[in-house]
Amino acid sequence: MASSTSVVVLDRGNNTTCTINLYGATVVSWRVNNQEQLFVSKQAVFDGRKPIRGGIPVVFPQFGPWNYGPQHGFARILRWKLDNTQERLPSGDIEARFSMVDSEFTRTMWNYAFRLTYRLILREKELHFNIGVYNPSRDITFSFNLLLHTYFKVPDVRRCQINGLHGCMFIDKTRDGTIYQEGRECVTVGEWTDRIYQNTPPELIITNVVSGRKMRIEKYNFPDTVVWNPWIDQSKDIADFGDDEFPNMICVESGHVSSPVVLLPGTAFEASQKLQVLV
Ligand SMILES: O=P(O)(O)OC[C@H]1O[C@@H](O)[C@H](O)[C@@H](O)[C@@H]1O
Repeated sequence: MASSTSVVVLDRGNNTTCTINLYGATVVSWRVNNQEQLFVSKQAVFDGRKPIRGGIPVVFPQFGPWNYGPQHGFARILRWKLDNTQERLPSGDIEARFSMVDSEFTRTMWNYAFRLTYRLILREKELHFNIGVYNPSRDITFSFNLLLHTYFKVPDVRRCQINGLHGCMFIDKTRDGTIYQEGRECVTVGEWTDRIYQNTPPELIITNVVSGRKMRIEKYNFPDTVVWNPWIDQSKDIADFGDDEFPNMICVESGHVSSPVVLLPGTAFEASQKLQVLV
């Protein structure tokens, strides 16, 4: 099991850093000029017994409850390997690469050989993510969900607007999975919200994140965007989340979850996300 000391810190200078816990390859901090951009609960558990509540856990190979293993799969509860010590690119940006392959343990839940690769690049005001899934089998096809469960830190979620979701269909998990179409130009959150927006555009913008700034999300091969905030009542049922923390986070998660990715033998799937603090 990973402990809290199993962290990798990318340092770009100017107090711009990114910290990754090898447990789940969870990004647990992203500071831009010393300002934290990600929410991590005060009650988050770092002893390897639970997924880390906050930051950016990786959801794979299942999104949501699962008959064969834990909710949101196993990638967020296993230790990943650091493939290179961090490298400074000619641009001054810092790159790190992580990976995970199948094990006896993953095969008890999901009996496939696989290789996950995760590449992070820390830029001046951006964090880039590239994630790959490879199927090394000669003859077996598998299917999976993949999602970056990003918790943004915000001063007050009620003042955030998400731009870009107008007209998208969404599955409302707070209403037994009923499907609706988003009619609002800007999506706001003022109650328990748990929605899978489908076929969302490659760019979304969240307003009023840290310091009243805007956060731009650019994504590739992630057709879905999950928007989640547990609000008052649901927060009480989450042991590793404070009752008073819901105003300070918004999850806007890029993923491939409303339909599975089907991966043929010997092929790979790649998806990416870029987060950018707009100034
Ligand atoms: O408590 P977990 O397993 O980290 O999940 C948190 C939330 O994650 C979201 O992505 C799901 O849409 C929600 O349904 C879920 O409650």
